[in-house]
Amino acid sequence: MKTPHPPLQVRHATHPAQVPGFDTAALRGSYLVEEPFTPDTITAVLTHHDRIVLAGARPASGPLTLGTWPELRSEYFLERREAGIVNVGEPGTITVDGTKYELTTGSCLYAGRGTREVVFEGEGSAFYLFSAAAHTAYPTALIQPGEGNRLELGDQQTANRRTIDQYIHADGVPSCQIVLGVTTLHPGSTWNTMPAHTHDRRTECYLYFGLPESERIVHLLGEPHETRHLVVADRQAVISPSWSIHSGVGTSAYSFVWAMAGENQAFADMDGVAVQELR
Ligand SMILES: O=C(O)C(=O)C[C@H](O)C(=O)CO
Ligand SMILES: [Zn+2]
Repeated sequence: MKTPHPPLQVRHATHPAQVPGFDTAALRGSYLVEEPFTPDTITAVLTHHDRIVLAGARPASGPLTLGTWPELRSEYFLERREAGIVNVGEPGTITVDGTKYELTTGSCLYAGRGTREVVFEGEGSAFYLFSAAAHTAYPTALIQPGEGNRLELGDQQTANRRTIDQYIHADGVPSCQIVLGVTTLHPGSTWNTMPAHTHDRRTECYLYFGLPESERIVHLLGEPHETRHLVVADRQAVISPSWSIHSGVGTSAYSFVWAMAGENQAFADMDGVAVQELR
């Protein structure tokens, strides 16, 4: 390891039949990443659902270099992986193999397989990294809010008016597995991804941000006929296995990074669930 980051937290894959027996602590321990950001270090969680790694880098008092972890058996983190990185803090920079990129809040950098050095800088910045295994190298790409494919969804009448920016996807920044973007709720809207859906071909993770410190999001997970909830604070992440819905309602508006990896990259490949079918 090049930089002494804390140990990798390993989360084993779970079966949907386990969910009804989970109490609050077990649900949170399995699916919630409570502290992805710690000043002056890089924390990382490996879920065995599609071998995704979620990491947070907060270079509060100086540059932070991405290291690797012994469990990955790699010389450097992106030796056999790719990553989508979104700045959920104040503007900052990422230097990728000697080239510096400026990331405003909500912008995204793709770093492909074979990228050796990734350095994070910016006192108030907070970089969220979503990584998956990669079979080939795609070029580094920077994408700013509004530059990707933009979808306007929902309605103020149902409190779910939101803007979806698709960054890394089949018709945007190319990748091996990752599909990633940012959704922003309009003021007064609080529901995301309702009606809910699953996609048995991909695991999806959400990192909520832009939520006031005093507010919370009630995030729904589990199979559609057996749902549970997590109460989530700003800058916390949720892992949703392929069999799980992933939808939430906030006590205020917010944004979130949604990111997926798995069998395909078809954003529209969703198995929708009508509101009346949820249990
Ligand atoms: O607000 C939404 O709806 C979303 O952002 C949905 C996610 O993009 C998603 O679940 C993609 O599969
Ligand atoms: Zn989804």
